[in-house]
Amino acid sequence: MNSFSFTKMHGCGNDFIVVNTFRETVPEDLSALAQDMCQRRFAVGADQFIILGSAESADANFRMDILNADGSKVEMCGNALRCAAVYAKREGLIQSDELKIETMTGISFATILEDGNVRIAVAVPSTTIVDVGLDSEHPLFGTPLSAEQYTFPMTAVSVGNPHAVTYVDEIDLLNLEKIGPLFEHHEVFKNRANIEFVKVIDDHHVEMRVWERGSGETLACGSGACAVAVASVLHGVAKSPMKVSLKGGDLEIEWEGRGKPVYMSGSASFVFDATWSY
Ligand SMILES: N[C@H](CCC[C@H](N)C(=O)O)C(=O)O
Repeated sequence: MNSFSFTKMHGCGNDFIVVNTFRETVPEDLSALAQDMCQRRFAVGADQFIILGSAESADANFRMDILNADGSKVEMCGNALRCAAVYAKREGLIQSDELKIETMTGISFATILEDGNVRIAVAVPSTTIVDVGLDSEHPLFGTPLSAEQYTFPMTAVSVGNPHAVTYVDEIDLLNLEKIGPLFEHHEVFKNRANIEFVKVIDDHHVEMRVWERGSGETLACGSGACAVAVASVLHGVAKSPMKVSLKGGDLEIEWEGRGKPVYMSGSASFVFDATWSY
């Protein structure tokens, strides 16, 4: 029998299985492994499966690869970036509180703050057709999108991975199990999309629920919170710095506007260390 050690972590209740391949050897079929281990109740249970290993770029401290619970690959993950930073510090992969993490989308700068929270320069956001992966002649910018009996004005934002943001008066009563998949798989999104439902609280505070591509409704999505903040600034419904309240906690997002990176600050928590045998 083979086995490897892993660590369970979460950022605002968005939970991860973290594997350190500097030390551990994992089976080759990562997609199957992610699906097995992420299953709720039958296995460890997690929203995403995170693999840390050597970076391709000499500039980065290490690389982070991400898979959703359904085994699909993810370009980037905001909450996991924060977790990877504190994990790397605990494991001695880095000595400093400033680090650079490589993902499929490039290098993200992270700073471990004095209170243990982590601030990340997530990405320079984009709303273009190409970056968001739209099968459309026009960007989605408050554009009504319909699926079955539902119509929502959607704004598509990429922060490395694709998001679609919509504003609603009431988020608590939305049936995301029904609505989420319809828009995640909407034909306009060539690579599917994460879908965010947002209620504006005041100028510097919004509340959101997220239906994540490949993972379903999660308690938080860092890249989603960044996409929401960007859409909210662009639509003029809220301003930076912005508190984004998610089911599992709050994130603080800063964005100065087009061409600038979006910054996210929030917590990163250890849950347990364990061994997976197969
Ligand atoms: N939870 C993650 C994002 C995972 C996004 C994933 N579901 C996708 O397919 O893009 C976050 O904190 O940013």
